Amino acid sequence: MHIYDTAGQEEGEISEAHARWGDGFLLAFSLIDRRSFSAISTIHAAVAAARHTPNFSCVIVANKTDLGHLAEVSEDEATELAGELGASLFMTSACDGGPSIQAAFFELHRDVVRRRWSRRRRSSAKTVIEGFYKMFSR
Ligand SMILES: Nc1nc2c(ncn2[C@@H]2O[C@H](COP(=O)(O)OP(=O)(O)OP(=O)(O)O)[C@@H](O)[C@H]2O)c(=O)[nH]1
Repeated sequence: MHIYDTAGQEEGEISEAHARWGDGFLLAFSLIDRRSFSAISTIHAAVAAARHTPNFSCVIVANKTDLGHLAEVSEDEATELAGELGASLFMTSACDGGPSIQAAFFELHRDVVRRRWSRRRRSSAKTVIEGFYKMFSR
């Protein structure tokens, strides 16, 4: 597995090449930074535009749950956004030893694999149907 971190890029900025290259997207924001929350929709839209579909493997990570007293974004808002984007939401903190972050990566990987198998099944079913069609149309 290759993980590409878009570290240091302007919020909301993602290159088209990266958007096409990825099989799955873990979109993370900080619960204590509303701007990072707003950037999630922008990034999701940019990936959807580059891939010509809003239907791609994606999980939303709401990080810094340990800093609740500084929160600028509520869990309800995060849940609503994840629902709108059709993605699972993970409330995480890098300070808790990382089980919630691990769970986000596992879920993303599971979804990537599930989609890959479902594409393969569709394509082999299509091949069988085309085979039958050729046999009986001779
Ligand atoms: N309290 C707390 N601090 C965190 C948490 N996650 C990251 N940090 C801190 O937040 C700061 C920024 O973390 P980074 O991992 O550099 O964030 P980033 O989004 O990758 O930043 P860029 O490299 O600019 O894209 C660092 O000081 C981290 O230690 C968290 O869950 N809780």
